[in-house]
Amino acid sequence: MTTDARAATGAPDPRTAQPSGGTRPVLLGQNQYGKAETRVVRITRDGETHHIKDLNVSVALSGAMEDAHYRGSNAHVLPTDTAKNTVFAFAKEHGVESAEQFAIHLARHFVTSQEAIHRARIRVEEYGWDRIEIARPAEGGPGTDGTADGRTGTADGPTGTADGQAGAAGADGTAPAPHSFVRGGRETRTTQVTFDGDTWEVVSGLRDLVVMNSTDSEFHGYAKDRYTTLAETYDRILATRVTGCWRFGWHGGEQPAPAWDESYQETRRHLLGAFAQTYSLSLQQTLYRMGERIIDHRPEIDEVRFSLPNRHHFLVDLEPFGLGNDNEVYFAADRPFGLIEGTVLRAGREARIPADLTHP
Ligand SMILES: O=c1[nH]c(=O)c2[nH]c(=O)[nH]c2[nH]1
Repeated sequence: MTTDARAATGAPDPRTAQPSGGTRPVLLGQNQYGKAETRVVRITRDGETHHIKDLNVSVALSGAMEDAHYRGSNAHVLPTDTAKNTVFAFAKEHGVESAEQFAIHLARHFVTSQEAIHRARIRVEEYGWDRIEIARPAEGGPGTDGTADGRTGTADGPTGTADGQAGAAGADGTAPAPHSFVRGGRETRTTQVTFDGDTWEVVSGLRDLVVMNSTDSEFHGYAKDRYTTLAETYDRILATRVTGCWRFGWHGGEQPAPAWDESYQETRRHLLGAFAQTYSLSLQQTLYRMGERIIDHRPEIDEVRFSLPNRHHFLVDLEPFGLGNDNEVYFAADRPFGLIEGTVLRAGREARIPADLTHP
């Protein structure tokens, strides 16, 4: 409605109406806004060889937003559309060295360039791509120009970023394709960076890392009541889909930032190592050992939190078919599932990872 039309009807002008907080006991509480899930793919071209970073970036900004909510004044509101554009522009201008570094650039930009924005929280999910292995062309044949330059390397793991150099032949006569990729395992690397103008907090992690031990797992000696029917077991499958977050001790200032990619790969390695090497009496115990191994080996990390669904595998009764089942055939139930969650902390540090962060 135009201003004149509104005046004619006597309707209040929303631009000058008083905030309800002025007359009623109603106040604005915590609020934030931004653009969620900007999908950005950054390709870096090194001749024929391309490198891919595939990110899902969510920006949440907060600060002096009372007028926006009470009065509809947008003077302090940097549009969410601008936040999206900034993600794309920064991918171009700064590249994507690591998920953490990219999030740090963005958080710093919003807090330092907009007076009204006092805090920025950037969440990044990174999807891995592996190079497709292709038959290596015959020596001197078509297609060897430029790419077969003798550099070695492979895509750097399931959530890696296809950063291996293409061109080196495997023993089976294949070589990583220079610019053809297949989505890595279903696991996703995650990070959340928060900056309030002074202090940084970085919580990185992963989700959907599916792991299984086909033995070395027992579960017995548990509390029982009249509804307990579970049979005690001394040999079972232990399988879970790991969602984990770890908080860095780094808060900015003079402290040098951790080497983000190396830290991620090593943390993931320790997590998997602890899962594989723990003789498990419960998933709770395995969770603790995974966190403990990370805290023991990665001094840059102060706190780890896991959410571990227990993917129950039940032995199938094959007796109706006249068959035995010596821990060979299982029914993999998808629901309901036990859900084991917990935080493992460096002594003397505060637990700060919110319980719901492992449930994005
Ligand atoms: O590792 C386990 N922890 C539990 O708490 C639990 N509860 C259950 O029924 N099975 C299991 N397994």
